[in-house]
This record gives sequence, structure tokens and C-alpha cells, in this order.
Amino acid sequence: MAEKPQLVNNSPEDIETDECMSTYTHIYSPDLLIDQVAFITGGGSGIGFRIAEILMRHGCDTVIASRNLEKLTEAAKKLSSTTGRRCLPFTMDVRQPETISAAVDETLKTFGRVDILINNAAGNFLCPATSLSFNAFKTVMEIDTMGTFNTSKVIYDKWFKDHGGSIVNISATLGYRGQALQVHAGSAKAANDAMTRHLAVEWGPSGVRVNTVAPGPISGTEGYRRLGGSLAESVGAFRSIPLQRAGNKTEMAHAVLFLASRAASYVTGAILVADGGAWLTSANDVERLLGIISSRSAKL
Ligand SMILES: CC/C=C\C/C=C\C/C=C\C/C=C\C/C=C\C/C=C\C=C\C(=O)SCCNC(=O)CCNC(=O)[C@H](O)C(C)(C)COP(=O)(O)OP(=O)(O)OC[C@H]1O[C@@H](n2cnc3c(N)ncnc32)[C@H](O)[C@@H]1OP(=O)(O)O
Ligand SMILES: NC(=O)C1=CN([C@@H]2O[C@H](COP(=O)(O)OP(=O)(O)OC[C@H]3O[C@@H](n4cnc5c(N)ncnc54)[C@H](OP(=O)(O)O)[C@@H]3O)[C@@H](O)[C@H]2O)C=CC1
Repeated sequence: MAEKPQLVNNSPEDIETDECMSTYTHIYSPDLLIDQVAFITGGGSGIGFRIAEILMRHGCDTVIASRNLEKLTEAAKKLSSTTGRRCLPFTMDVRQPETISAAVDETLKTFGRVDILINNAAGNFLCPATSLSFNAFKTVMEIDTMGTFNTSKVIYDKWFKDHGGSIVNISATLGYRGQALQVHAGSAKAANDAMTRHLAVEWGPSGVRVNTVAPGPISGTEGYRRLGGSLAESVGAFRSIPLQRAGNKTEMAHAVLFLASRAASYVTGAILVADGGAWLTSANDVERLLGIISSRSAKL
């Protein structure tokens, strides 16, 4: 078989672990975010952890905020020691505005500012609509959609309204065509794409940019595991993605960094699709995969 040609500018470079990367070569200027402060929901694991790492490698201090203090504390320690920047772990539930309020107050007390909000926290599982309880649908809407609104509103009211800022939401292109087993998450993420545009219009005059990164399948995370990513790979479900592979966490973090930073100073209300072209072409393979998963178990 002929060897694959050396690819330029579209090869993944990542180490698929939640540990910080052992080596990192800057693509953007290392001081792109110097002395800024970012608040990252769900920053203790997966894509959120890597976003924290990449932002910190560009001079930013961070708050990572979610429900599990032990996980966050360990993550913050690793992030700080690798990057030399400060990272504070705060517990909050994006469904409870008073917990967000307390975390943002602490952030402002410690850092005196917040420049960037990354709405990355989410909950998801595969489940057919007929087995999905009303409460299960509501739970995912509350975490993904209400959680994004709650956190944005608290930070806007407490800081962005008077100082400006940059919000980056994390969406997903996996639901753009409509998919079985995903009515809850697909609905929630679609609402978030609309929220991005509405808030961009309403908050633009205060100097707040609101954008979204929409990933396709991103390996090495809990989300990937829950949605059957490894099985998808093993049955060749990604072969119809134009770039013929899943993405990685660093690739998502680089897309987020662009939108969060002054490199995107005239960009607002944008949905940056970062999915290797997946949603354009992969409907049949995903349907086939979901058929295999459905036949194995109704509750995953
Ligand atoms: C990755 C791609 C790989 C391959 C691609 C190939 C195929 C893809 C296939 C389909 C994709 C198509 C479209 C997708 C569209 C958009 C989304 C895309 C990606 C999104 C990814 C992610 O969001 S990843 C994030 C994953 N991480 C987490 O979920 C961690 C956090 N999760 C949680 O905390 C819980 O799981 C939770 C969400 C349930 C919330 O916990 P909690 O508040 O404690 O709630 P509970 O009390 O436990 O439960 C509430 C109700 O929900 C019911 N429930 C819980 N789990 C399930 C389940 N597995 N199945 C069905 N129902 C469930 C629970 O029973 C409760 O309901 P009751 O009625 O019983 O009260
Ligand atoms: N991996 C993938 O293939 C894809 C992922 N995405 C999106 O990327 C983002 C990250 O997902 P991924 O890294 O895969 O999965 P993870 O499960 O690692 O990330 C989800 C994070 O959200 C936090 N979280 C969940 N519920 C709450 C809550 N109620 N309040 C506060 N924090 C919460 C979790 O922390 P804790 O449980 O400790 O609170 C966790 O850190 C999500 O928005 C997801 O929808 C989109 C498309 C595909």
C-alpha cells in the first residue's frame, strides 16, 4: 500500500490524556492573553481542562468551575505547575445561579477581573426518546442551556457589563442533521447556538463578544466515551468525515483561543464549526453506528 503523504497544517498533535501535555509548541504568540483571567465551566476534565491549559500557556490565569472539588483541586494543581500561571478550583453547579454568583465573587476578589468566559460544562448520554424520562430531558436542558445562560448572565451583570469581555460557548455539530438517541442534547445545543446570536446582539454595545465553537467527535474525553466514540472508530464510522478522523482536545482549545482572544476582535455571533467537515457528510455512518448501539442496549 502506498504510504500516506506528509500532511501539512492538518495533522493532529495531542497526547490523549487529561494530564497536561508534556511538550507544547506555540502556534499563537505566547503572550496573546498575558495577565487576563478566564472562567471555564467544566474545566476540571476533558476539553475544558485542555482549554484551561492552552489559555494558561498563553499568559492567562484561570478559574475552573464544576461540581467535584477533589477533581478540580487536582486539575488546578497540575495546570498551575505545568504552566506557571494561577488556576483556582471553585465548586458550583451551572443549574444553581447562587453557586455561580459565589464563584464569580471569589474570582473577582482574588483576581480583580475576569476577561473571558468559556461555557463548556454539559451533560449527555445516549438514550432513545421513548425511554427518555421528562426529568432526563429537563436535566440536560438545565445543564447545557440554562447553565450557559445562568453563567453568562451572572458574569455579565457582575463584570462584563462595565468592562467588556469575551464569551465562548461549546456546542456540537453532531446534532445538526438530527440524530437518534440525542433529542435532549441536540435540542439543548441548538438552543445555545441561538443564544450565542441573541446575546451577541444585545451585549455587543457593552463591548462583549459572544461566539461558539461547535466540535465534532473529540477523542479522549468522557463525552466521547458516553457517545460511543471508540466503537465508532472501530466500525469505521469516521471514514466519511472529510478529514477521516476524530478531532482532539488541543484542536478544540486552539479554536477557542482564537475566538476568546483579540485575534477575533471583530468577530461576534459566530459559530465556528471545528469538526473536520463531519456534519457535511457523515449522517449515514452515524445512523449505522446508532443502530448498532441501540441493538446492544437501550440505556447506556
Ligand atoms: C463523541 C462522538 C462520538 C461518536 C460519534 C458517533 C455518534 C454520535 C451519536 C450521536 C450524536 C448525535 C447528536 C449529538 C448532539 C449534540 C451533543 C453532542 C455532544 C455532546 C457531548 C457532551 O455533552 S459530552 C458531556 C458528557 N459528560 C457528562 O455527561 C458529565 C456530566 N453528566 C452528569 O452529571 C449526568 O450524566 C447527568 C447529565 C445525568 C446529570 O446528573 P444528575 O444531575 O445527577 O442527574 P440524575 O439525577 O442522575 O439524572 C437525571 C435524570 O436523567 C436520567 N438519566 C441519567 N442518566 C441517564 C442515561 N444514561 N440514560 C437515560 N436517562 C438517564 C435519570 O434517570 C433522571 O431521570 P428520572 O426520570 O429517573 O428522575
Ligand atoms: N467529546 C466530544 O466528542 C464532544 C464534546 N462536546 C462538548 O464539549 C464539552 C466538554 O465535553 P467533554 O470534555 O467531552 O466531557 P466531560 O464530561 O469531560 O466535560 C463535561 C464537564 O462539565 C462539568 N459539568 C457537568 N455538569 C455540570 C454542572 N451541572 N455544573 C457544573 N459543571 C458541570 C463536568 O464536571 P463535574 O461532573 O465534575 O461537575 C465536566 O468537567 C461539552 O460542552 C460537550 O457537550 C461537543 C461535541 C462532541
